[in-house]
Amino acid sequence: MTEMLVELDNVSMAYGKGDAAVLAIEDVTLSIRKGEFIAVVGPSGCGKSSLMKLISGLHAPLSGKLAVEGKPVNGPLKSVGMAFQASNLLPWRTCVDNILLPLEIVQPYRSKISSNRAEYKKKAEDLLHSVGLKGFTEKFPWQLSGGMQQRASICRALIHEPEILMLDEPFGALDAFTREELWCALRDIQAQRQVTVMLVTHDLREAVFLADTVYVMSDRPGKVVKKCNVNIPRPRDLEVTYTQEFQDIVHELRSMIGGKH
Ligand SMILES: Nc1ncnc2c1ncn2[C@@H]1O[C@H](COP(=O)(O)OP(=O)(O)OP(=O)(O)O)[C@@H](O)[C@H]1O
Repeated sequence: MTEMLVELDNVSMAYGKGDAAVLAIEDVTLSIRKGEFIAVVGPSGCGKSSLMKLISGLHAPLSGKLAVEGKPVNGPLKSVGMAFQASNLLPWRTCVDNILLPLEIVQPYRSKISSNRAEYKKKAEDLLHSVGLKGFTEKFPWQLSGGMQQRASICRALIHEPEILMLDEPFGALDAFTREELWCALRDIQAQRQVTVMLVTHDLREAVFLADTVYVMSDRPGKVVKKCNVNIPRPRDLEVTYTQEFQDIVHELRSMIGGKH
């Protein structure tokens, strides 16, 4: 039987209370398999980031059931790693010391960081090497390009071996060529580590290239209006983006989002 990592059953979520409440998500039902790569797309303000906050336990549901690893979510989960559009690397720390940051915060690593620092540093360096940053481990963020900073930020999100990697527009600020390079880096990381990924993006090509399943959300309050299984075989190379099959899926998703405007 397929193991479900995340299960949302008719979940709604609001910001604020009473008359001032803003309903961000309404009656969302979806599940994410262990090792699945899902992408969430939809118009601006439809609740994509809110869905991420819900699943990571940063915001409680208004109604419905939400479980991760079979347990109800009652607060921030440490089995989640997150990366955003801005890399948010600390400028006074080297690349490797930025990657080590979560281990200084998350247990059980935090209690062992002083005695295990050398081992943890090696792990951080290995991660950086795996995303093509060999030779940059001791550089400061301002000595790296934007794409390199995003690679490092994904490493930081993975260092504590989370079950779920949550990525909110991680490549949104990058140029098209760098973005496609990072798609491949992320594809490889996910294939090697079999981590479950939830990617929020405005880029439909990015969603279709990377994901097993793409969810389209409606305007606020966000509902899932379409679940699209991307059955393009893996491993996927960038050439796949020029195929009719790929373009048909992108067009179908575009029509779901663009149709209302
Ligand atoms: N802290 C907040 N307080 C009140 N309303 C909020 C808050 N955060 C988000 N919202 C509202 O909830 C809705 C969903 O926001 P969310 O950031 O999840 O959308 P999004 O799909 O990620 O948007 P974008 O694509 O523009 O990043 C928006 O209409 C937004 O105005």
